[in-house]
Amino acid sequence: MSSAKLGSASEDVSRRDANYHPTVWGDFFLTHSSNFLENNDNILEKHEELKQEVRNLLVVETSDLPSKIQLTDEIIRLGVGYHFEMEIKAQLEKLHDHQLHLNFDLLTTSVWFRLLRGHGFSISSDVFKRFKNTKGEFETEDARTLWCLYEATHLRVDGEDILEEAIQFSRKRLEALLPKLSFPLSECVRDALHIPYHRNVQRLAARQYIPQYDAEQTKIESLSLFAKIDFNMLQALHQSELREASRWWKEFDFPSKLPYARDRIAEGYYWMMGAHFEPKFSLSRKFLNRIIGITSLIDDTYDVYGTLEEVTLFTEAVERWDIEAVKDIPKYMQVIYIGMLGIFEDFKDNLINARGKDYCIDYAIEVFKEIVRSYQREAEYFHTGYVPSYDEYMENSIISGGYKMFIILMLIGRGEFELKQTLDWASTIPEMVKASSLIARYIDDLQTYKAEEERGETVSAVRCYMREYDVSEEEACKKMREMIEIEWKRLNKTTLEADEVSSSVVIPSLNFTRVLEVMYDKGDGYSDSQGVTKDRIAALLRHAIEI
Ligand SMILES: CC(C)=CCC/C(C)=C/CC/C(C)=C/COP(=O)(O)OP(=O)(O)O
Repeated sequence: MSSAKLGSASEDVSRRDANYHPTVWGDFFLTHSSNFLENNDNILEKHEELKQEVRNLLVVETSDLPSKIQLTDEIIRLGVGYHFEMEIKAQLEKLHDHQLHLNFDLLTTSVWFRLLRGHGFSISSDVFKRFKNTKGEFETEDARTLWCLYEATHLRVDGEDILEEAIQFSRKRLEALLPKLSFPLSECVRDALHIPYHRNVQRLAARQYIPQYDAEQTKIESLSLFAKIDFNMLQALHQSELREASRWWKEFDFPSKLPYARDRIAEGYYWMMGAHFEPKFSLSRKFLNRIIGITSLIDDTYDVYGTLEEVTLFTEAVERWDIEAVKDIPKYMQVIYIGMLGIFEDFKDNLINARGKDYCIDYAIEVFKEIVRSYQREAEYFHTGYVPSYDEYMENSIISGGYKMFIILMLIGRGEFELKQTLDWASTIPEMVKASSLIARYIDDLQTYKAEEERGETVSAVRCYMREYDVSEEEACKKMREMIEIEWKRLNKTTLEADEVSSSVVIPSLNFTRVLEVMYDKGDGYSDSQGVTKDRIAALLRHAIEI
């Protein structure tokens, strides 16, 4: 505990301090801009020419289906699939013939299965049955085949025992083979064992795969070059978005006005770019980047700095949603309140009304109010010493985890759907949204409960589970990890069963879950962004790929 003094916050109150490190980026993204386009003459023409070449390769009729499957997968993994959405869909429809696989080997079957399931086509895992020997076991020593099989298993749903066996088998064999492999396969396998493709953030997966593909003897030159150029062009757009967000952050001067809070505008941008990277979602990313920034400030105010009286005043002001309410909250919080109202005003004018979907703003505001209520509840647990049951804790923390809110805001931001029904459906926290929210909460709590305990909090999924089921800390953590796997299978199942109303929720639910997997893979990479998070942000947003 420290006795920090801030603005007109009561000076004799003992306050906590999470000791978050300052931004690792300083003003870097305020000014940084790529000169890729300026330094490469005729690059736009080259990009267009290569795009056409890749499109031709993709659509050309061939009887060599394994090569076509491989090519389609490579285009997607290299991060350029968004240019060919229609063509890829048409290819996958042709490939969605249940008898087709009978002549494929295990490698092609695995890629085919992952591609189709990954795009919502129904394919039975029975297609793997014929690769078992008479003893009922898988047998292959080919590392590339094992890698593809391992990647495919991550699309499994509950009850698919054959894929449970396949994952154990392929992981064990790959771990044993890894030291003997050479680049690039060694890196593909290492990356997959760390974070499988299905659970990885697409931009990051593309950034990892581009140099690996480039080193393959079988690469298609034009595809490899197209992927590199496209990555750098997209990076320039992402940098300009982050520059704009950094200016907004700086203008409000949040870091010096709220020194107790995490100064993480670049990390927030990385989070939102991980969820949707395509140029057409630029406005949505800008909006969501500001939302994550302000949410993070509010979370730290409730979790760390504010007194119960102060945060209660803030919650009441959020319920009123009126600039007049700013006089009724402590001075140091006013910048957050003003920033928050401003984001929604901007969003309403530029994104919602411009599309003629005025009704969306009410959903956006309601879901934001809901997360603040859940933060209030957590502050009450802490300040009153109340210990909720496991179920009560989870009910609230599904909301405080933020994924219901971000999924709904991303749906609005993407603006692709016509149906008000989709927002109503997502608002009820259906299984798809719940699975994503639960994975987020389990992963977050597993990585942060110890740090939170050091600043006096005793309520987390791990502790509530231990208390409720009278198990050790180790057992509770093991249980959380098992539940993450269960919820991934549920997420896969619900996304496969998506219908007209729920299909637009698939990408937000999957992609946000993927960001969590990556952001928290080696600890809390958001709060402590000095290590691998910094490297990943640099790879995606700072360094261009060499052509
Ligand atoms: C589950 C999860 C991390 C969701 C992230 C989406 C979200 C609301 C991001 C805003 C920044 C933030 C509060 C990160 C988590 O911090 P924290 O670990 O202090 O969050 P907590 O107070 O909810 O545990």
